[in-house]
Amino acid sequence: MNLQLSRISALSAELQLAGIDTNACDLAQQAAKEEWDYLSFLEQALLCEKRSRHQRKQHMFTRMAGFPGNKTLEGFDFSFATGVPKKQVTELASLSFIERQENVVMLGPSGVGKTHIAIALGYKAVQAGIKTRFISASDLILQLATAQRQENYKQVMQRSVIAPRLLIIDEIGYLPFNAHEAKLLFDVIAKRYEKGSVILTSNLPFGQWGQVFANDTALTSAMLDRVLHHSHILQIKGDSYRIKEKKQAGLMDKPKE
Ligand SMILES: Nc1ncnc2c1ncn2[C@@H]1O[C@H](COP(=O)(O)OP(=O)(O)OP(=O)(O)O)[C@@H](O)[C@H]1O
Repeated sequence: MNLQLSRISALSAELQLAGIDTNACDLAQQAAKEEWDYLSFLEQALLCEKRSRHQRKQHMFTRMAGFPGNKTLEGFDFSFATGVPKKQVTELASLSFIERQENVVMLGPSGVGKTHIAIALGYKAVQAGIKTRFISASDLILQLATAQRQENYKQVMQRSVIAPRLLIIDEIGYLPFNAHEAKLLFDVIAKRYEKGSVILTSNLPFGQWGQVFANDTALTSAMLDRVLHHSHILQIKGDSYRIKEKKQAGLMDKPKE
């Protein structure tokens, strides 16, 4: 590396301009080739830094979001999932519901793509530079209960529940909560109410949510009241995609003629 480049590198490190550091040589070559004037060079260098910061932010937010897999809307087969309201999903993909602090609730049987769509929306959000957190309902409750025992509830609540602009809580309904756990989830919903969007997925219709929350009717309706005020409900019908894949792989019995 020549001396000037090492000085640029040192200055970039000091001023936290990693994008300029990485691209200095390419930018200089392009500038010479295309005969940029000085101001154009400066503008391109700053744009390069801006792009590189945005990419770093996207990577960091994707890592921090805790998505359990890499799912996108482009990878979602709407022709199989005829029970998915495509228009509603496409509208949600514009992410304006996050700007308006609205919630999304996806209801439907197992394997119809609720989690897939939730991750895909979350992924779009992180690409747009929106801090997002994905967590299953049971992991969230476990995390908060542990934080209470370790006396750092406030910090965990702030970091995991309040800080993300989009919070995705997956799989409400598979595991029932006791009265204390139900209160913890209520606290999450109450803290986010009208402050930040939540996406919830569940295999149970709202009428059966009471069973999940220790049959506490008052708490369940207070929670639903907050969730459903300013919300988009996606009622998803259809067959499980997992079973379709198994059928295709010949792992399921064909129905007898
Ligand atoms: N229409 C689809 N196109 C492509 N992949 C799909 C589709 N629907 C579901 N899948 C895939 O099938 C698997 C199960 O889907 P997913 O986990 O989203 O279902 P779910 O409705 O959340 O089910 P559960 O309630 O059991 O968690 C995932 O790997 C998902 O990517």
